[in-house]
Amino acid sequence: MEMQKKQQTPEQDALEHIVSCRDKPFLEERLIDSFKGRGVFTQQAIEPSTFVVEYRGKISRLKTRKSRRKHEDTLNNYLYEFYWKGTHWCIDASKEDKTLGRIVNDDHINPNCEMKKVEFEGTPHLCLFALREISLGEEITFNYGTSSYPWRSKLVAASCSDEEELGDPKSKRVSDGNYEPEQAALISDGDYKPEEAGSSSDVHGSDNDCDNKDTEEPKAVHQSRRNYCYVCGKGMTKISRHLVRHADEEPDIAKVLALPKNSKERKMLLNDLRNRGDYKHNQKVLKTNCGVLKAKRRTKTQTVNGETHTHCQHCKGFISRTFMSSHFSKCPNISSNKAKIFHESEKSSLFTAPLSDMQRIILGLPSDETSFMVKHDAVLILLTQFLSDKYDGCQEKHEDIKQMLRQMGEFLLALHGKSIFSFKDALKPQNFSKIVETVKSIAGFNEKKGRYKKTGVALTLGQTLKEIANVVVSKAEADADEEMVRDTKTFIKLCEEEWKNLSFDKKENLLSPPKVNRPSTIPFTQDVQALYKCLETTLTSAIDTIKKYESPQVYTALCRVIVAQVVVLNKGACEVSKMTLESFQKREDAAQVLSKHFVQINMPNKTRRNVPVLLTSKLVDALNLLLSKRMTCGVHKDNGFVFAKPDGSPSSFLRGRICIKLFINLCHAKNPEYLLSANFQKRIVRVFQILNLESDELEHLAKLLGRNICTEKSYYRQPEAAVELAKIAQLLLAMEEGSLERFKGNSLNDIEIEDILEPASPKSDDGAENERQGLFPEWSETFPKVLVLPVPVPVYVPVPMNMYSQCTPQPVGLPLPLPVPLFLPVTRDSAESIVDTIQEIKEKIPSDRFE
Ligand SMILES: C[S@@+](CC[C@H](N)C(=O)[O-])C[C@H]1O[C@@H](n2cnc3c(N)ncnc32)[C@H](O)[C@@H]1O
Repeated sequence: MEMQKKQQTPEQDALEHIVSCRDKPFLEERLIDSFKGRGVFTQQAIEPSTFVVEYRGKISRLKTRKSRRKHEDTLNNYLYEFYWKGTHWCIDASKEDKTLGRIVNDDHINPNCEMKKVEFEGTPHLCLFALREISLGEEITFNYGTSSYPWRSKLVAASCSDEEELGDPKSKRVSDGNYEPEQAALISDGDYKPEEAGSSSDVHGSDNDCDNKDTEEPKAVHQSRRNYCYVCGKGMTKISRHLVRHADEEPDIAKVLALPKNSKERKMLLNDLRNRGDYKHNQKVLKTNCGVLKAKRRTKTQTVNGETHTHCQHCKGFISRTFMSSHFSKCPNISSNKAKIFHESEKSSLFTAPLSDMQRIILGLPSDETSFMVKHDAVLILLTQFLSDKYDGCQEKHEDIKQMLRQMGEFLLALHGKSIFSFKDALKPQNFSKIVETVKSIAGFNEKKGRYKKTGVALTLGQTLKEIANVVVSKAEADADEEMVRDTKTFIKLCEEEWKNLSFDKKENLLSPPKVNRPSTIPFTQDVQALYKCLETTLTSAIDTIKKYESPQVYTALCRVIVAQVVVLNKGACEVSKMTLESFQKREDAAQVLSKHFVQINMPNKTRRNVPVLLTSKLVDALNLLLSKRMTCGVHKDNGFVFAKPDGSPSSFLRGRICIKLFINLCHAKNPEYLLSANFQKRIVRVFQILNLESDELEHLAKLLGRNICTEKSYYRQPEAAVELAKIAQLLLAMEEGSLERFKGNSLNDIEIEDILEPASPKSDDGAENERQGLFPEWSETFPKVLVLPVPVPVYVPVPMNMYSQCTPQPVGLPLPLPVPLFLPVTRDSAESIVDTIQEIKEKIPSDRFE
């Protein structure tokens, strides 16, 4: 039975799924028959009132009005028309997008779900909620409305015998389609009673309590009686009999079945297969927090959950933590001494060591499937130990270590598909080809072109694998395990060979420019506008939502959009993400208010220098709202980061580059990959700064540029303004790079916009650098300067004291009449040339421009 997460209402659950755009993992699409088509089925029982699935699609507001009497919600041909707050809306789900809500079928007699509207970010979302308990294997249905749908008239014709084909008595109801028997069999939930009844199991494992009643344990105990099939995922009371069905498709099963009945080997291998299925099932339950866990040993009293139990990394059985040590001594899969070095290290590090940095890192990982992989892999534990020793007492490194561990946890999860379940196995030379295949799939290797889409990811993975192998070699050397030393050293050599080729690919990429069509400047600028609009609307609605619902999900949605907004206004996503409460609160004390619209915050970076972060006043308000909801939404009281996650951890924070990536993918940009590229980030920052200027400020900027351009702020959000926006951004960039000379004597009209964006710099072309440093690379060789261009000159350049003598003219405070609030964080080299070029611009602007 699906359990609601603690304290989470069905509506909050719906919001969480709306935000993440995901369907519940236990729902699946199945073909029913040629008449009804596909439908959605649950692989797990669902409690009444639970949120089940969202009907997603393209939403639009319709202008047509119907009489009040006809204000009825109806679904026709994937178009769901409905009324919300007095307005007529339509969700068009005709696009095949793999989401499940759109293929839920109609049942007007005994539907198990009802459609409700959930408001998120100012728009209605259609969500199905369970009307009653929905049994495992049942089809999800709801009432489409009162129209005379053609299939409803066929009801009477449906025969009862068709019903029997459905297999699951709980899902039986009046059939509403012309079922074809062999297709109808596809939707059987798999508990094939005739075959199971009265049969005895091949395996008499301690946990395999056969029970013909086929019922789950009482709720209080929360443990499953069934074993789960690793092939189809079904829960069965007699798994060994069930596996016979898959013998043709699964060589592992065929191999076991060929062994003599009751032989020791057969029992052991069957036990492995059973554990494999239970492990897969448990991972799903732990990930989704829905469903019942299957423990290796059932107890009448003990509750089974992720805290009381853990998987043995050797046999994959779900074992009580209390009995883990004694399990190790008899686990059939721990046979050699080689395995024991890991098991010893696991025992000592996980169960007996005093609270150390290493344990703090491990305990600080969020509780999800990825972290689960990390926590239960002996090699990753060893790596954590190594890294925490290496950075002894250096708390700032903890987040980086956690990130690396999670990347490796995800890698391990991906390896499961290749039957590798631990790093111990992953580092075996015979598995090296599987490692390379997995890296290729994660980093998007294009076989035809023979190159990676994400070279940086491939390089990072290769580098980390090598580091892990080195740690293992040291440990094995200390333990005098020669075989392990030899194997792992071979693995390192293979890595070097493989990744040497990768750097060669990288060079090839740089030498031969990519043949793909490159975007012209205008579409790129339009994409930036699209991103701007997306962030603006999301921020507004996230603010509205958090005022209504205070939940960790809604808090995260608001936090995510704020951090993304701050990142696009500034360079250096990594720095921005780590903004502290202290630096945010000090913004006024430090007299950093630079204009009525922008606020500067000084944040110390790695070298303890202050890095300016610009915020609009709207963002400051949003941040204040966010901060006021920290406690109620689950942020740890000691978490000092402004963008703290509501996960109860004192040191977690949302990462700017991940958040911005999300919005880039959401904003319907034509070329999202270019927005993601480090090569264009300067342009993004400039365009965003322009878009955030108020009309009067834009006017000053226009004057400065010698052109009476349209200065309505909203104008720049329109696609037509893309040309001007691109030109202004280009001028500002040229100014910053000291190459403004080439525009001398030209008005804005005369400036030619390059059709093609500048070629990528070698550093960022293939994204390798970008990937390693984050989406927006660190602002490494910059120093904290903010240049305010006043109209007219002179120039105000606040720089650290020791730099004053290098600036001409020296800072003189804000001059009259008004500063143009355009803040150009500049590099050391370009500071002086900017000052010169401003002088040139000034000479170019006719004096009558200044009223
Ligand atoms: C939103 S779609 C549902 C998914 C659809 N079954 C599919 O395979 O894509 C609606 C269509 O499904 C079919 N349908 C829905 N409920 C049905 C039912 N109870 N019996 C027969 N067909 C049904 C009708 O063809 C209807 O136009």
